[in-house]
Amino acid sequence: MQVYEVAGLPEISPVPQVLAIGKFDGVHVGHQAILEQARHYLEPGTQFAVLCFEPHPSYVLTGDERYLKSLTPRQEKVRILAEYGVDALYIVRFDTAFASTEAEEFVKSHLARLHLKQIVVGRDFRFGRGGKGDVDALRTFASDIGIGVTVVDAVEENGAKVSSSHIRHHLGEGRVEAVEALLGRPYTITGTVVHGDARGRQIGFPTANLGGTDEYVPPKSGVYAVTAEISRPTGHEHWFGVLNAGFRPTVSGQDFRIEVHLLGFNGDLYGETCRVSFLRRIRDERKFSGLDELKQQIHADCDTAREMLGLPPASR
Ligand SMILES: Cc1cc2nc3c(=O)[nH]c(=O)nc-3n(C[C@H](O)[C@H](O)[C@H](O)COP(=O)(O)O)c2cc1C
Ligand SMILES: Nc1ncnc2c1ncn2[C@@H]1O[C@H](COP(=O)(O)OP(=O)(O)O)[C@@H](O)[C@H]1O
Repeated sequence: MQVYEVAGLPEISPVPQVLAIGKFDGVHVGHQAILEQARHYLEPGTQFAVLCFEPHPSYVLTGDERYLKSLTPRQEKVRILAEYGVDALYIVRFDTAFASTEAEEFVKSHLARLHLKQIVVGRDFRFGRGGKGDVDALRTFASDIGIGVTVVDAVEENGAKVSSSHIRHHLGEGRVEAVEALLGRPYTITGTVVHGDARGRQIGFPTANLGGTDEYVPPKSGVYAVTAEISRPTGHEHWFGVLNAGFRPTVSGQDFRIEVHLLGFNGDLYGETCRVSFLRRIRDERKFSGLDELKQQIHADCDTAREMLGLPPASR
């Protein structure tokens, strides 16, 4: 997949394209419905393209810092869209200048350069200065330049429209199974294994600390059963694990950390890429009286995780 960062007008595309437009924060089941519709319009010789915006428009327009964090920061979005068979990702720089582009100008000056056969958007898509353009305006302006528009209805789950903000809310409550249902896959965070305080080995539970994860919406503090994919130059490995997300009150931790103990693994992971997928929530994070009590609890967490994941009990 080609990734194009667009500041101002995009490059003229020599290749005809079918384009899905949206924020795609999370690439959730609603976004997936848009991608599936777009796929129907592909013909030999046409490209499958997605156009999204960075930073999150809500951050730029409201200053709400929660939108500095994403369910799918760029690397995650790129990986997932590539898995969907997307050929080209246009990441439009959403700054105050871009936000003042009139709706008609966005279609007739910007989108017109992309050699589009069809545009596919969700029903609530808004665009142009002040969010004035809606799907009807998009249809009108696009038809003026000979482009068809397909509007996809919102996907509902339990009677409610699937939305990124709903998924963010579930994550903040630790409801990772609900998140999985709305994403159509478990919530994943990818990081690089960095050094911690080397206390894990001391208590018999080494934990790989994930660095470079600040752009992700954090899950509620607590302990989770996860799978982990370790990417090494030699290939990928998959492990089950127990993960702690939080401030580690027992050891008076100062910063929010995400750390994972891989069940049955022994070896060096520093500097490796580790992607964790949140499958079940085990419990809240607690302040224990000391490391012995914490160690006992982590033993119990490993047993709980094995049970939740359908693994045989550990042999001790
Ligand atoms: C499964 C698991 C559960 C944990 N639960 C807690 C907890 O409830 N409270 C806490 O203070 N720390 C908890 N921790 C974090 C430990 O305090 C931390 O892993 C330990 O201090 C080692 O840190 P280090 O990697 O910096 O050496 C947990 C860690 C794991 C792996
Ligand atoms: N089963 C395991 N799960 C996670 N990390 C492990 C495991 N076995 C060995 N390690 C290694 O040990 C490191 C964690 O040990 P730990 O004592 O917690 O140190 P740190 O505080 O630097 O994280 C990991 O980064 C990894 O390289």
